[in-house]
Amino acid sequence: MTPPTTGLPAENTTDNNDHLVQSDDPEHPANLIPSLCAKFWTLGWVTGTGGGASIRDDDLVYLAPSGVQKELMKPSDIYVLSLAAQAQSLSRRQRVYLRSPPVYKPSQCTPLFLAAFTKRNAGCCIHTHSHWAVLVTLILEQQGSKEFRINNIEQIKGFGKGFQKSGNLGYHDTLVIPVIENTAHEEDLTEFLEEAMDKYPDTYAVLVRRHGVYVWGDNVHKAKTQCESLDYLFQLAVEMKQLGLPWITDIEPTIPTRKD
Ligand SMILES: CSC[C@@H](O)[C@@H](O)C(=O)COP(=O)(O)O
Ligand SMILES: [Zn+2]
Repeated sequence: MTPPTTGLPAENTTDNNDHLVQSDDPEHPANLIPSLCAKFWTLGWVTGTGGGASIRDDDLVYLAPSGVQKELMKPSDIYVLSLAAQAQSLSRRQRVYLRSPPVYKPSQCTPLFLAAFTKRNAGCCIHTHSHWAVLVTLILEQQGSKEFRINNIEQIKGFGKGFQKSGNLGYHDTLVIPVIENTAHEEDLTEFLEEAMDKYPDTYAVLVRRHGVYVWGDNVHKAKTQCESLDYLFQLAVEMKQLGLPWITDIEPTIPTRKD
């Protein structure tokens, strides 16, 4: 089968840079994307080829192929793209891959992952099709709302305060996650994801109605733990809704008094 076009000049295409995805280090992005996706599959986050994850290491972005069982990927299936080369590309839709696997197309989520890397300097971006994320968008749709808001739940402390801010949200802070409408083609979500990032500069996630969620972080650890915290909160929110409990409460911060 003919390899997909790399977008590089002909003289550069002879070397497929396979060394970029070959490492004995389990923390190498080409090893980590398959191992993370295998874990995410057990959570129902990347089932039936949907969802995925991408990692940025400085200028290099590691990406999965499209339409593959994400839990069965191998390091040799991974694409590698240079952000600097991509920035110089004349067309935003034409991607410049340093390394391509021989038989696949790159993930349709690629431009959305790139938005997290270029607009937020993220080190990792995760896309899930979690039931809980989708259910939250359905509940919000009934309410005519384009924001998920929750406060006074301990797990909110699992989120950073925002882009270029240090520290995490507090128990009494309100976590706000914007919702964008789904589009027929994943790539077409990009402009709406970018708009949401501009409107909510401190968010680390964007929900996609009837589809799932994109979550990013400064590094793999932060993206993974924020995605886990969010999924926990989405599940909790759905169950709170079933019990008729509100997501926002006005519990005031209390200063504990010491009894000596
Ligand atoms: C079950 S198909 C889902 C895709 O259309 C898309 O939403 C997705 O999340 C994965 O796209 P992919 O191109 O396979 O990485
Ligand atoms: Zn998707």
